[in-house]
Amino acid sequence: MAAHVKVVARFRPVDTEDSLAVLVEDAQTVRMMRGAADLNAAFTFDRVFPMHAHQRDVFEYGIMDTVSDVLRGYNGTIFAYGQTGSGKTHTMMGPDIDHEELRGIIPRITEQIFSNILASPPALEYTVKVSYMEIYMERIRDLLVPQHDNLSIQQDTSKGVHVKGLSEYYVSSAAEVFELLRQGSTTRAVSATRMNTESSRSHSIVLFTIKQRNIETGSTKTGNLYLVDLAGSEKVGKSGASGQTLEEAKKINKSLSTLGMVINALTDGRSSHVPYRDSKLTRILQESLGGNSRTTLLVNCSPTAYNAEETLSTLRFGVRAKRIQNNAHVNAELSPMELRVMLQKANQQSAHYRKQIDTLERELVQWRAGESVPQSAWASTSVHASPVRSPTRSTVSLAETDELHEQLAEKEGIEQALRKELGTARTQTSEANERIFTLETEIQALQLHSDALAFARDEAVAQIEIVREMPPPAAPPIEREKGRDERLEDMFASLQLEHRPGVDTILALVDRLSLPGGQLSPEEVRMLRDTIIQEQVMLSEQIHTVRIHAQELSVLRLQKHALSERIGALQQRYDLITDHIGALEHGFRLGDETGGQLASLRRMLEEQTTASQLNTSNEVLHLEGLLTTRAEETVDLARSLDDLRASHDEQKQALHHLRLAVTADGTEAGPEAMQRLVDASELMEKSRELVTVRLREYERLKQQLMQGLRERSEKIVEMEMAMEEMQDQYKMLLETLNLRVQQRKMGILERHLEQLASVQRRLVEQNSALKQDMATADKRVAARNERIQALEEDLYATRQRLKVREERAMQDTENFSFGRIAKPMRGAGAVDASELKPKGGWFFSAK
Ligand SMILES: Nc1ncnc2c1ncn2[C@@H]1O[C@H](COP(=O)(O)OP(=O)(O)OP(=O)(O)O)[C@@H](O)[C@H]1O
Repeated sequence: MAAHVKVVARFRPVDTEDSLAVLVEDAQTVRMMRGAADLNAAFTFDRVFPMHAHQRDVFEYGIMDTVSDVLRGYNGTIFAYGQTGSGKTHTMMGPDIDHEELRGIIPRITEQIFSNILASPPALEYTVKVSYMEIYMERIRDLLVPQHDNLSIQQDTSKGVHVKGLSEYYVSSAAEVFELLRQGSTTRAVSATRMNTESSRSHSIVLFTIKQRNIETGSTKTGNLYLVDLAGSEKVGKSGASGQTLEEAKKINKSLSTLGMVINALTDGRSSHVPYRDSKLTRILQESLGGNSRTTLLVNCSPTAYNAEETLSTLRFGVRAKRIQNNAHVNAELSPMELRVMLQKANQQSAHYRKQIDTLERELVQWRAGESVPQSAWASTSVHASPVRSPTRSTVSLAETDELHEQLAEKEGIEQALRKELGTARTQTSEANERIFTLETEIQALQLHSDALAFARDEAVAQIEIVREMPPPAAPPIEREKGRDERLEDMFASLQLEHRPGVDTILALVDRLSLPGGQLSPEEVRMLRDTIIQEQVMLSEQIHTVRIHAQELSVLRLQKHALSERIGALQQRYDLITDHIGALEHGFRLGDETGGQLASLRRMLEEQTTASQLNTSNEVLHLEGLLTTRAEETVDLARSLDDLRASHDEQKQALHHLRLAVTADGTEAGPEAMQRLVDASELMEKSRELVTVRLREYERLKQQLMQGLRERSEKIVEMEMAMEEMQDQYKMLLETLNLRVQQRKMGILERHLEQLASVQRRLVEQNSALKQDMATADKRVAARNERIQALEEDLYATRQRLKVREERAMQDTENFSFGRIAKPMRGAGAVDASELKPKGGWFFSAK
């Protein structure tokens, strides 16, 4: 319901009307007549009360409707504005509450509230609360609990703008209200000034909070009524204030000037910002000025010319305030059914909140203790609650509902603070856990690298040891050739025949016998005989040698067989090496270059092996042929030896005949002797020829045998050297392979070392970053701990203050025999309000 602020002007009476500066032209118009610059200025208000207007008239016109509205659930505000001594307190409170005519608005309002309640339908149940405060030097003081001398203003969804901690007293009669007002009036700050020794220099505010509940429908309505007696609005110089009182006046003027600025902002149509927050007064009256309230402004003025300027200012203030448009509406609450449903929800949510708060507190204790709570065990921070504040019973009273509202609001505040703090702790811990996890992962990777490098290092050391323990490399080819020649020389030296002089001697002697008249002396015959014996011995030796050669042939066959087996073993080993190279190629994933080298090495090995196999096969074939040839030659040699042996026998027989023909002394020379000699000579001739033939044949065979032996020896030596060379090549190949593998491993080791160094650098950098983060986290934790400690100290201090306040409240309760317990009142129907008038006039008599 949109409505302008109702403005009522009232002029206080004066002793003499000679110096009046204003003229009340009619019930709504007043004109300045003298004493001010703006003469003849007319001001129109909703109502203008002249000097001798009655208190009842002022109340009935300007106030009564507002009280009715508040009882119907609207907010209402009535405030008196004017210079000191202009009659604000007279109008608001009145000089005598017992006096039917003199009592002011507040007593009349009080009586009307209760009379209206009693006259209301019985289905309506009311509770009335009263608060009383003053704003002095921009400090809010609870006049009913004087210890509450610096209260703060807060705003929330349930109570709107309100003074936190302001005491509220449940009242059920006008007398109780008057008793509270009297209690508050004793604590008001009063400072004497030249203009009015009883002037109040503070803003006093009486607050009625009236709640109406229809017990049949369950609907509730709440109306707040602010009754404000402002401090004097006169100029500082005129009030005569100085020193400390000057500061007071400035602060008083600050609230009033802010009030003027608020009204200007609300009425000039240009301002986008209304400075409600610039003073405590305007902050409290925020809803009264341009908000949800039905507001009446009483401008109190002095009609004298002496106060003309202040009067003119006051009237202008009233004119501006009149343009303020409020938008009042009934503060209705939910029906019982809705409330019941919400109460059940609230109960469930309350239980849930309690449980969740306990969980959060337990988790917070763990976080504070530096412990880590796994994310799966985190308490849920989701909020599903709606602001419902009601008790559990279906027939709940308004007072109980209010208390539950407050409890839930307080719990919500605690829970929100806990949630916020817990969220911060969780975030910080999650960040720290992520950093720790990252570092642990890198440390594990580094550990794996380190293990791999340690393994490679051990393997390299083992390879080095193997290489170190290897036999020295084979002799160079020149030395091998030299050894080959020496071995051949030795072999020929061992096979050198030394019977050549003997044969030559025999041949020479036989040649002499074959000459005509050739004869041999006994010495020559003896030498021939000895030579033949030596030759026989040598023949025996040659036969033995042939046998030895036969044995050697057997040995050669065995060697051939062993060589074949060795070739097979080498082939197997080559296959193993090939497989090993393949595994290395696969394991190390060699590059093209290394793969090419290994392929080349493999080809070389294969070629060498193939050539060696071919040579060996050829050699075996050649040896087999040689063996056959040698066997044949051996047979021929044996045959020659048999012939030689037969020739030798013949020679022996001829020598015997010759020995018979030649006597020892040379005297036997008869025909018979000569015939034997001729026979012997013939026999010798034949023997000589046979020996010559055999010797030549023997020589040929011997030459062939020597040649064969030489060739065989050469082959054997070459085979041995080939074998050794193959062994050397095999060793070199192994060395080469080991060297390749070692080089490959060294390369891998170097790469691993580079990676390790890189990772170590990163680790060092991350370690330093982690240290910085840890330092920052420590600072945060320290700051958080300090904050927690401060909060705990604040909580402790708050509890102590609460305890003190409760004690004081208990004292105050003891002082007031009422106020802390809701006293629901019900209407009695059409009751004559006149019957409910208070009987006593104690208020102002006590003052
Ligand atoms: N309408 C009136 N009829 C009779 N006396 C009045 C009227 N208005 C004011 N007075 C008297 O004038 C004197 C000053 O009035 P009052 O204390 O109400 O002024 P005030 O504006 O409240 O001053 P302050 O700002 O200091 O509180 C009082 O003695 C009061 O009785």
